[in-house]
Amino acid sequence: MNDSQRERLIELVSELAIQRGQFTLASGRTSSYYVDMRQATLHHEAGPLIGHVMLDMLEEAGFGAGVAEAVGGLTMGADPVAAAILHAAASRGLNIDAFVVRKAAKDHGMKRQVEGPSIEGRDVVVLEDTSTTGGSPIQALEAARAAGANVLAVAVIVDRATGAKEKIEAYGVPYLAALGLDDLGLDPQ
Ligand SMILES: O=P(O)(O)OC[C@H]1O[C@H](OP(=O)(O)OP(=O)(O)O)[C@H](O)[C@@H]1O
Ligand SMILES: O=C(O)c1cc(=O)[nH]c(=O)[nH]1
Repeated sequence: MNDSQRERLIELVSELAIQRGQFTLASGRTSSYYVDMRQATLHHEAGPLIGHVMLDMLEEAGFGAGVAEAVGGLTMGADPVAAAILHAAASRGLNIDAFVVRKAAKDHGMKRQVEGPSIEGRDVVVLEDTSTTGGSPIQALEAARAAGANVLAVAVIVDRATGAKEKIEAYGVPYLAALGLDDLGLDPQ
C-alpha cells in the first residue's frame, strides 16, 4: 500500500464526504453523520486515488489482477469504485473487468441483473463505497453468485463498523476495508 496515497485519500474523504446532521440510512437506522462517498468517488482527484488505494489493498490481500478477474457491486455506490479500479489496473498494464449489479433485473432487452463482460465462471471481488449493515454488498454478492461468479472477497472504501464485516464473513468470504472510522475521526453509529 502506498501510505501517502492512503493519507491523501483520508484527507479528501474527510473534506469532501463527511456530513454532520441527522440522517436516515439505507437500513432505516439513523445516524448523526453521513459518509457521502459519491462526493469522493466522483471527484477528479479522489476518484482516481480510490482506484489505486483499492487496487493496492486487493493486491496485498492476494486478490489483485491475475487473481480477481472482475470487480463490481450494487449500483450506484459501487459503480465509480469499479470503474476506478479498472482504470488503475489498466494504468499498471493489468486487466480487470468491471460489472454492475442492478437492484432488479431489467424487464426488457437482455433482461440482465448483472451488466458488463460476463462473470460466469470467473473470480470476482464485490465492491461498495461504504457499508453499514452490509445489506447492499450482500445483495450484490448473491446476484454475482447467481450469475455464476466465484466471489473471492468483498471490498469497501469506508467501513462504518456496524456489523457488515461479520455478516459478510458469514457468507464465507473475507471483508476488506481501505478506511475505518478511526481514520476519519468518527464513532460507530
Ligand atoms: O451496508 P448497507 O446497510 O447496505 O448501507 C450502505 C449502502 O448505502 C449506500 O447506498 P444507498 O442505499 O444510499 O443507495 P444508492 O447506491 O442507490 O444511492 C451505500 O452506497 C451502500 O450501498
Ligand atoms: O448506511 C447507509 O445508508 C450509508 C451510510 C453512509 O455513511 N453513507 C452512505 O452513502 N450510506
